[in-house]
Amino acid sequence: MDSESQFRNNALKGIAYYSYAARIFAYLIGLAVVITVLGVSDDGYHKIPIAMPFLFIVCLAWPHIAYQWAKRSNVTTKVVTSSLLFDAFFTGLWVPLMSFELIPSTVFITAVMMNNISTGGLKLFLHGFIAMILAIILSSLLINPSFQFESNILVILVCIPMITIYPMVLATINYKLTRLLIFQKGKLLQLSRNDSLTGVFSRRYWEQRLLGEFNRCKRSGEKTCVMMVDIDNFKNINDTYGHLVGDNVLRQLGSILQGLRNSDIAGRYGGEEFAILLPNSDLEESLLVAERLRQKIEHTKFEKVDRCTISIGIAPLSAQFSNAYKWLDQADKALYQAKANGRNRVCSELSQIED
Ligand SMILES: Nc1nc2c(ncn2[C@@H]2O[C@H](COP(=O)(O)OP(=O)(O)OP(=O)(O)O)[C@@H](O)[C@H]2O)c(=O)[nH]1
Repeated sequence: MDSESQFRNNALKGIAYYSYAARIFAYLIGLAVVITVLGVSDDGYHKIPIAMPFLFIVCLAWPHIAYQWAKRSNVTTKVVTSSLLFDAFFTGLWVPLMSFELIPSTVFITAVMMNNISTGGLKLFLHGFIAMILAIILSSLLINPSFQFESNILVILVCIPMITIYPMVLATINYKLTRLLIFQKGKLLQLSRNDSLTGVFSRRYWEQRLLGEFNRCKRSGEKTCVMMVDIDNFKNINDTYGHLVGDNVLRQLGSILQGLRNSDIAGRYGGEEFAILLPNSDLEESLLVAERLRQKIEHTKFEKVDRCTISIGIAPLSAQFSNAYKWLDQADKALYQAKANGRNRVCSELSQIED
């Protein structure tokens, strides 16, 4: 599953989880309301004997079934929307059973529709509405209901928690979901921006920053440098100690690069190649930063690896570069020079700059 669908699935699982408590609450109050309506009517319970066990089974079991269904399913979207359609259908069944009493029927229908709109917008509202109308027709055909629009005061009292508490429960769920979505969005952004092994920026995101910094510094005239960093003889490390040890070296180097100045922008450019933008730094400062970095890596204890060194190529931004990639290419040439001169060194071949 890609990260976007995982993000979507997690959000839907969140909806299912938070809806669980709300559904239990709504069905228990709903059960109390229907029992009260039938209890205060003259022939309520006797008129439709099969309805009572069915009512109890649905109200007590359905919230748990809906939750387990969503929890175990891989197609959470379908399950969450289907469950809400079942809610609408069950609600439609109760309306004729309550002799179409206006207050409890309106309260039930509004609660279900509120839920449908907050989860699936107008589309789910319409589908839920159709499911409810079908259920009202079906239930009317089965029980041949009487019509009694007014309600006993007891029925109105039992409806009060549904009118007052249920909207608050829904608002709380929406609040929690909004927080969950904000958190997951942040995670998704981090996943798309950062290299999963080393923690520094991914090549794609780093290149966006390169273009941004190139344009910004060209406009403002700010001194900026870009450097390319490459681990020396990394193939040997992999061949001698194995890929996992190699990965560990990359991870450790990544965390060292993340520890540079806050304004520095480090990214993984390729396998064992990193690129760093040093805003607000002229060549002299950048050479110092690079030399400190080179020495730090040379003296760092990497797990199992006796010695690991890096080569660095630096290019300061200059008016000669017509685009960001020519600037980066200059740093790459300097890196090549550092490798050719014996590795474990910093190079900046200003004399070789050409556009
Ligand atoms: N462990 C590990 N190795 C990687 C990864 N990405 C690339 N490599 C390895 O990095 C090595 C790069 O080798 P080369 O391009 O020959 O470079 P080098 O051995 O560092 O030699 P110089 O750059 O010339 O000093 C290859 O063996 C790749 O398989 C990774 O994510 N993990």
